Amino acid sequence: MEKNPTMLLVVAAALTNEVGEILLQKRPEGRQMAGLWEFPGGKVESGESPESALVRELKEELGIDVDGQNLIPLTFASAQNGDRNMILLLYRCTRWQGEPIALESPELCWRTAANMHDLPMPPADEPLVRFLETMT
Ligand SMILES: Nc1nc2c([nH]c(=O)n2[C@@H]2O[C@H](COP(=O)(O)OP(=O)(O)OP(=O)(O)O)[C@@H](O)[C@H]2O)c(=O)[nH]1
Repeated sequence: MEKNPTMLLVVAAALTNEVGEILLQKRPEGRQMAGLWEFPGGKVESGESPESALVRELKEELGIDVDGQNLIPLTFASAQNGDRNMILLLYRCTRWQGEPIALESPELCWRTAANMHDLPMPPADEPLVRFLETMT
């Protein structure tokens, strides 16, 4: 990242249950893109691998324990985020320990990809949802 300080790396998870629904969380008030529904995750911090960042974010946001080996790379999005170029890496995860709880978000919901279109989501997520739809 040092060679390109304008690049923002974000990781997110498509946590998928037994019936193929994916967990989304609402962004809290007072934050950028408040009220939009997103895949749990966040920014990769300095010195972190993408997978360890996502394991950390899932613990912080949902209280679940995920083994990095159970994060399967799915697809990515490339979009402008403020004045930075964002790359968002999306992983599939079907195995975790604990029940997801909204620790940092006002609300969680489970949706199939086909049923995400009626939820307001960040623009960067649109191609991710379309990709997920092709997998169901
Ligand atoms: N987690 C997540 N972030 C997304 C998605 N789509 C998308 O554009 N983003 C953007 O990616 C960035 C993620 O940063 P964040 O604010 O959630 O990161 P963070 O948890 O590390 O928070 P912090 O910066 O307050 O420490 C935000 O600008 C967010 O709007 C998504 O589906 N999931």
